[in-house]
Amino acid sequence: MAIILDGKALAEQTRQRIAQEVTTLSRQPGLAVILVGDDPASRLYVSNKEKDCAQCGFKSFEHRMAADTTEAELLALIAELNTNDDVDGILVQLPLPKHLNEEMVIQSIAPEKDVDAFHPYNVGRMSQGKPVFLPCTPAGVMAILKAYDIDVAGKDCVVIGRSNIVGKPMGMLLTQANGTVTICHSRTPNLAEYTKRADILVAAVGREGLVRADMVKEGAVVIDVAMNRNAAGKFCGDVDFEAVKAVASHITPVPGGVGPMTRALLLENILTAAKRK
Ligand SMILES: NC(=O)C1=CN([C@@H]2O[C@H](COP(=O)(O)OP(=O)(O)OC[C@H]3O[C@@H](n4cnc5c(N)ncnc54)[C@H](OP(=O)(O)O)[C@@H]3O)[C@@H](O)[C@H]2O)C=CC1
Ligand SMILES: Nc1nc(=O)c2c([nH]1)NC[C@@H]1CN(c3ccc(C(=O)N[C@@H](CCC(=O)O)C(=O)O)cc3)C=[N+]21
Ligand SMILES: [Mg+2]
Repeated sequence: MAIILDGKALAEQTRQRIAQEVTTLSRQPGLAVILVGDDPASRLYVSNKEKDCAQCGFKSFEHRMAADTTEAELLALIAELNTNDDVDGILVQLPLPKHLNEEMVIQSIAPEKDVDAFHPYNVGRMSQGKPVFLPCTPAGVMAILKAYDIDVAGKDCVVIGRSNIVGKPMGMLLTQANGTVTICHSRTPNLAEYTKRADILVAAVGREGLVRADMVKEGAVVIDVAMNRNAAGKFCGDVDFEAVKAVASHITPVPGGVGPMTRALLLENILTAAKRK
């Protein structure tokens, strides 16, 4: 049976360490979260982030905007937050309503306050191996691997998914850790051919049941990034957890795996931003 990688416990340890460090600072770090519209999943994520901030001694400023907010209104708020000295980090909850241009909005965030690391400046820095902020979800995965002494160097790593916020930067960080990386996506024929050779398999698609036990090598480390809702309305990942845990050496649960670490890495980035000021 696989070892369950406990992201929830690791995130709690991380928050306690950050809360401790915050007491040594001369001012309170601050996060501004912008939520446009009222998607229930986004609301849940935002309220969790606020609890995390409170535990760490950070200020949090929530900006809720109507679903029909114009791009000009959103950009005006970001411009104000960019120059607001109480705000160290700015997070615009994604996805945005369709009429708003995500790329434009992300580019308008001051790179030194871009704690998601989505701005092209921060993406570029990370790609060159000189990150200012690390992308939260992929860096959260790397933190889990490190905490459990799972060495990436020389390993065959397969990432399923190539989004700008998860799959692509995940591949980059695994490459920088000296893994040999394959990135699969919706146009990959015979996905199982790739997944079966992986020593470290990361699933980041958003499709329940995508990764079955017969697609996983005996003893592989399986990381499930996805957050899907199953028929019962419960969170589940892309991996058939019950079957795959009999094959894998290590596996992340959903919930309780990568999600909490994404939030922990966000807190790390806010602390970094505050200390740089
Ligand atoms: N735990 C956490 O902290 C976080 C979890 N998530 C979750 O992770 C998942 C992925 O998020 P995100 O990257 O934003 O999603 P996107 O929808 O942006 O990307 C999904 C990727 O999966 C690929 N894909 C789709 N179908 C298949 C398939 N059948 N076989 C192989 N690849 C496929 C797509 O390929 P193509 O490029 O060809 O379209 C795409 O690259 C979601 O469930 C999301 O909710 C996201 C962020 C943080
Ligand atoms: N600008 C922006 N940055 C993001 O980082 C971002 C985003 N937009 N949009 C949505 C996705 C998704 N995401 C998650 C964060 C935490 C959990 C998380 O904490 N999950 C818990 C469960 C949550 C609960 O049950 O309360 C778990 O897996 O155990 C999940 C998903 C961040 N995202
Ligand atoms: Mg997306």
